[in-house]
Amino acid sequence: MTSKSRCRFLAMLALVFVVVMVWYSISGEDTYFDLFYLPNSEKKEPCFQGEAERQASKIFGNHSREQPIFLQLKDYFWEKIPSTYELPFGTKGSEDLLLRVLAITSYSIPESIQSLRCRRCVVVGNGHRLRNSSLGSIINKYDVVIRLNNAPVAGYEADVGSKTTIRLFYPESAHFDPKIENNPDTLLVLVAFKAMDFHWIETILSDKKRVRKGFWKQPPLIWDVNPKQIRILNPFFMEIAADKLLSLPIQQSRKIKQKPTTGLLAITLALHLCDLVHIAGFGYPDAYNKKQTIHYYEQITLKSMAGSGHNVSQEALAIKRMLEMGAVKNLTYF
Ligand SMILES: CC(=O)N[C@H]1[C@H]([C@H](O)[C@H](O)CO)O[C@](OP(=O)(O)OC[C@H]2O[C@@H](n3ccc(N)nc3=O)[C@H](O)[C@@H]2O)(C(=O)O)C[C@@H]1O
Ligand SMILES: CC(=O)N[C@@H]1[C@@H](O)[C@H](O[C@@H]2O[C@H](CO)[C@H](O)[C@H](O)[C@H]2O)[C@@H](CO)O[C@H]1O
Repeated sequence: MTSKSRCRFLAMLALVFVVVMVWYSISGEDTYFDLFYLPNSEKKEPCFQGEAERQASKIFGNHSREQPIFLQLKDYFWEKIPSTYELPFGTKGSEDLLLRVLAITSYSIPESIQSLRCRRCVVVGNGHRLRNSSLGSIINKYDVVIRLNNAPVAGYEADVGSKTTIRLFYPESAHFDPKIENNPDTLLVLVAFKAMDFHWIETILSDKKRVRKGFWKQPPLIWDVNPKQIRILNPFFMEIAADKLLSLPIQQSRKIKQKPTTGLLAITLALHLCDLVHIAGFGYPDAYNKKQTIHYYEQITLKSMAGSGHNVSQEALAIKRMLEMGAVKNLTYF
């Protein structure tokens, strides 16, 4: 090869490299780092920008992306957008309490999530099938790990990982020692079911007089958290999970109080926050399986859920549908 043709060959090679890099960045495909820099064991799932959004619009309609993930003070203070439904599907009637809560908490999506070109998320359900799964190191590799209620990580790291980016909770499901089971920067996202849930968070954060009445299980009375970590989930996600995934009536009579589980709500949220959504630890035993424990961390059975207002077989169908259409992928079996 003459030096001139060698130069031409090298220039061509450089051009091809640049074109490939530009293509990856334009297409939103986030794997070129993996292809070029990361050793095999570190490889992440390919992530396609906007993929979850495309899937979510098929399930929830085109406009659900316009909704803020967390409630913001300005929407209740300046603009006062009226809500159609009461809790847990809307904020109608709870505006005054909410104003006080939003004044002492925050609504931003942290820069660490905001700055990601492609958000890989995993929603970790509390199901028994995580036990002995050895999924811990795989779960820790996702950009965003969403956990639920008081599900522990301490002592279960090998199966469920140790990273918690977001934790959904309500007063009765809040872990009494949030520092042990979360990271210092974990977002603690309140899912409100009743006005008392707003009142509880206000009394905790502003150290006001605690109220015992109105909870079905005793919530923490002292809760060592930074108000900057707290967010209030937009009840819109509860509404669309109930309506679009479970076809539940939104305006319910006082007697029937059906609602999605926190896990199904978290999948709905992830489809709006993320680009890729994987799930793990979802799935209940069959109804006849009366002795099978349901959690990876404690021995309780389906019986404990009687009266909870959840239809687990209907939810299983909804999750199956999302798996079949490729909206989510499951790391455990279903
Ligand atoms: C007694 C009772 O009310 N139990 C409810 C508990 C309880 O309040 C909390 O654990 C706090 O103690 O919370 C729930 O749920 P729980 O905290 O059990 O589980 C969180 C979510 O994981 C998914 N899951 C769980 C177990 C299992 N075998 N398969 C699953 O798919 C579900 O999506 C579930 O939502 C809840 O908030 O939804 C629903 C449960 O009904
Ligand atoms: C009116 C009332 O407080 N009902 C309680 C339900 O909300 C509660 O269900 C529980 O309510 C939670 C919200 O507070 C979550 O939705 C959870 O998934 C669900 O299991 C059950 C628990 O056994 O007790 C009733 O008295």
